[in-house]
This record gives sequence, structure tokens and C-alpha cells, in this order.
Amino acid sequence: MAVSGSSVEFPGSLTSSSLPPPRTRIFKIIVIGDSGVGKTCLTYRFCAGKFPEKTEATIGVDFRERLVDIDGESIKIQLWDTAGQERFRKSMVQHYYRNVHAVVFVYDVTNAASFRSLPAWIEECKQHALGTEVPRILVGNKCDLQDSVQVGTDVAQQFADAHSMPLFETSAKNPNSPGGGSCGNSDHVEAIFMTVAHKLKSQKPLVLSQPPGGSGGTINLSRVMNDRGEGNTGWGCSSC
Ligand SMILES: Nc1nc2c(ncn2[C@@H]2O[C@H](COP(=O)(O)OP(=O)(O)OP(=O)(O)O)[C@@H](O)[C@H]2O)c(=O)[nH]1
Repeated sequence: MAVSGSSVEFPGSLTSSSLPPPRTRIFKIIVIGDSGVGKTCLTYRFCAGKFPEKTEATIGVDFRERLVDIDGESIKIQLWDTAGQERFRKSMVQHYYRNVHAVVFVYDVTNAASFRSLPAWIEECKQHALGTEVPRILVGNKCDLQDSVQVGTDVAQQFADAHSMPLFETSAKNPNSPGGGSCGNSDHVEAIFMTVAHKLKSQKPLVLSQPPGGSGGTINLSRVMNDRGEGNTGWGCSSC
């Protein structure tokens, strides 16, 4: 057979146009902590790039997504924003503890009670078979409110060390607050979730299929928040 040029097509061979689209890996990260610590604001800030003007108590669980590029691979970070209030979470708990790749524990640096609740949140994870092999991080939020801080960095760091988690102090509201220590980094919220994503990517791949026909959604009974327009409407919980 004469061959001219650099490519030969055989009958039935796969060409680039017939190859199935690459699967997008999805990392499911759950965000938990007391009501009012800022879970919705943190997840919204990462996915929508801004602080939400108004939030209401989460009912059930919301999830927000953002597609990021990590070392040339397109990865979907799916943040599950869970209700902090017991009465709004009971019926949903079993959904969001399934197929979890990482956990973000959040407390409010201006609310010591939210810090004291952390062992109970860790225990809840344990009860749902989330072991220490699942990466976990601790986030102290609202550090823009410097005059009202009740939880010092030292005590938080001790707790984080005791539970083998990295600690991040940040503000979903104003990561640029002057003199804000770790708040002084304008992209701190971004860095927190990207750090988790990098860690997950470097681990043995955990592949979840892209849910057919849509991505993202909400299990919240009352509201939906959109992300940067990468698709976040409707029920899309096939990975949970
Ligand atoms: N100053 C300041 N306020 C914040 C920050 N993050 C959140 N808030 C405020 O804290 C309140 C609660 O924020 P949410 O994000 O709704 O808290 P949540 O943890 O999702 O609460 P639940 O949905 O009830 O579990 C809202 O009034 C926010 O505007 C922050 O970094 N700094």
C-alpha cells in the first residue's frame, strides 16, 4: 500500500473527532461547621469570586462547583456547603458523606463556641466512616474582624496539630484587610481550596464520572446559587 503524507487512516480507526471526550475528574469537598461561621460565604467566594451580598441559613446542603486547571488537567472542584443548624441537616447527612474526597472544617475566629464544636464535627465524620485517610483542613474564618477575635492562632494551631490538619485563617469577606496577617493575602480563600485540590490530584486518582447531562446543583430546599457560569443548575447528584 502506498503511503503518502504523515497520517494513514484505517477503516474503523479512531480519529480525534471520534474519540470520546476526556472525563473530568470531580473532587467532592464537604465544608462543615457551626451555623453562621461562613461556610456559604467561603464556598461562594471560591466559586463565584465574590462575597455574597446576602445569605440565609443553609437548608440541607448546597453544592457549588468550579472548573480549575491543575497542571494541565481540567478538574471540577465540587464544594458541598452543609447546613450548620441541626434541624436543617438531619435528613441530608447521609447524602453528603458519600464519596467524599476531602473535608474542610470551619470555625469563626470571633466565636469561641464554634471552635469548641469542632470535636463534635470531627466525631460526626468518624461516625460516617470518614477516616483520617481523607484529607482534612481547618479554616478559621472572619479574621477581618480583628477586634473581636476570641480564638487565637496559637490555640487553633495546637488543635490543628493534634488532629493532623493544616490550619488556615482567612476572611471570606475581606481577604485584603490591612494588617490582617494571613488575611493580607488577596487570594487566600482561593489558595485554601486550590491547596486541597492539588493534594487530591497528587494522590491516587479517584475518578468519578461527569454526571450525564449536567453538573452541579442543589439539595437545598429553598435556594440555588450559581457559580461562575460553569453550570450549576438543577439536580446533579449522581456522584453522591
Ligand atoms: N465579617 C465577616 N462576616 C462574614 C464572613 N463570612 C461570613 N460572614 C457573615 O456571617 C454570616 C453567616 O455566614 P454564612 O456563610 O451564611 O454562614 P454558614 O456557616 O453558611 O451558616 P449556615 O448556613 O447556617 O450553616 C453572614 O452574615 C455573613 O455575611 C467573613 O469572613 N467576615
